[in-house]
Amino acid sequence: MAVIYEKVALIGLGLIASSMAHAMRQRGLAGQIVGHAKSAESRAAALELGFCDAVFATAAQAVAGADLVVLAVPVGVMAAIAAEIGPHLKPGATVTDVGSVKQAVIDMVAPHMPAGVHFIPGHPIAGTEHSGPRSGFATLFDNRWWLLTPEGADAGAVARLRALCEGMGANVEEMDAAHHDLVLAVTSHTPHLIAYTMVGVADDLRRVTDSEVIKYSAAGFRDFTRIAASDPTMWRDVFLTNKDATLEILGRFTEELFALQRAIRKGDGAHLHAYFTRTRAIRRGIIEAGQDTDAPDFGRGSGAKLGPKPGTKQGGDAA
Ligand SMILES: NC(=O)c1ccc[n+]([C@@H]2O[C@H](COP(=O)([O-])OP(=O)(O)OC[C@H]3O[C@@H](n4cnc5c(N)ncnc54)[C@H](O)[C@@H]3O)[C@@H](O)[C@H]2O)c1
Ligand SMILES: O=C(O)C(=O)C[C@]1(C(=O)O)C=C[C@@H](O)C=C1
Repeated sequence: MAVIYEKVALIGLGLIASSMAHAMRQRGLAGQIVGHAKSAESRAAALELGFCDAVFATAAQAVAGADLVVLAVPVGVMAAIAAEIGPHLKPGATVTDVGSVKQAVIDMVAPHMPAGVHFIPGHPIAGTEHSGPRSGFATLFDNRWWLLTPEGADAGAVARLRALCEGMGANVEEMDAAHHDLVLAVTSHTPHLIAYTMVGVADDLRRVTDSEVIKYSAAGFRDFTRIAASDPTMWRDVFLTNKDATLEILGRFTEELFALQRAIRKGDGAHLHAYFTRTRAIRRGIIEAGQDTDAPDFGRGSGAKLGPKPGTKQGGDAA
């Protein structure tokens, strides 16, 4: 493939940034890739693994002369990074981010973007429970969605960023930020909170049953533990910045849960059966539509979730 951006600067060198770098390298999409991470260990890992050509101790140094800047840090750090890099951005450069929440990132970053710089927020709907520079792999974005919330950005700059995301294997969709945050509250944020809660409940119980909960856990609960192993900083920031949408979905979830609880208490089998029939049809609809994200060719099969992906390094979790 042809080079889309001559110089790309990655701010944050964790799972998403390192995966982008591997994908861009493998598919020849970037001329030069430079990076910045807070920790010297992460910067050293990026050089050792070869996914960055150069690393810098400050974000301001890293963005100098870059045609594309990718903010790949926890959402809560975006404002400080944007304030730091704003004065150092090349005129005409594109700045994007990969944050899991969009409206809060726009509010934090946009005020710091100088005129002539194209800010195009984005979010790859792809990830794992691992973090850090050693956790990335080139196929992370294959056949996954990459949502952009350009809202009035220059059409040419958006087309170029779209080409990069597609070059990395993703399917690109544009939507507005508020809609994004509501959809992701349903499909990603609230499910993570539920997984965290369920694992917490089991952990409390484990003390009573002396490790039986883990010993006899089946696939469903193991998937919960995988999700609940995700980075605490990232998820703290997601819930603090997508507060309204998450609380809205959590409220609806609680109402449904109470209805099911009541049906169990009253022995209302018809209610339970009708409910489970409806949810089963939804799952089958997802599979028929070819959107089963458990499918192995999406790079995160259910077996692979429990251990390292074949051919990938999973040593991660450094800052
Ligand atoms: N992990 C996922 O599944 C996933 C999926 C899609 C999007 N995202 C989003 O992508 C972003 C990055 O997530 P990740 O999974 O790559 O995280 P990660 O923990 O693997 O990497 C985060 C990186 O940010 C750096 N960092 C943290 N604070 C910093 C600071 N103050 N200054 C400079 N660097 C700093 C860390 O050193 C690390 O290199 C987050 O905003 C997250 O919401 C994550
Ligand atoms: O597979 C996982 O580990 C994920 O949870 C990835 C996941 C998701 O919820 O789908 C998590 C957060 C993101 O912002 C995007 C993707």
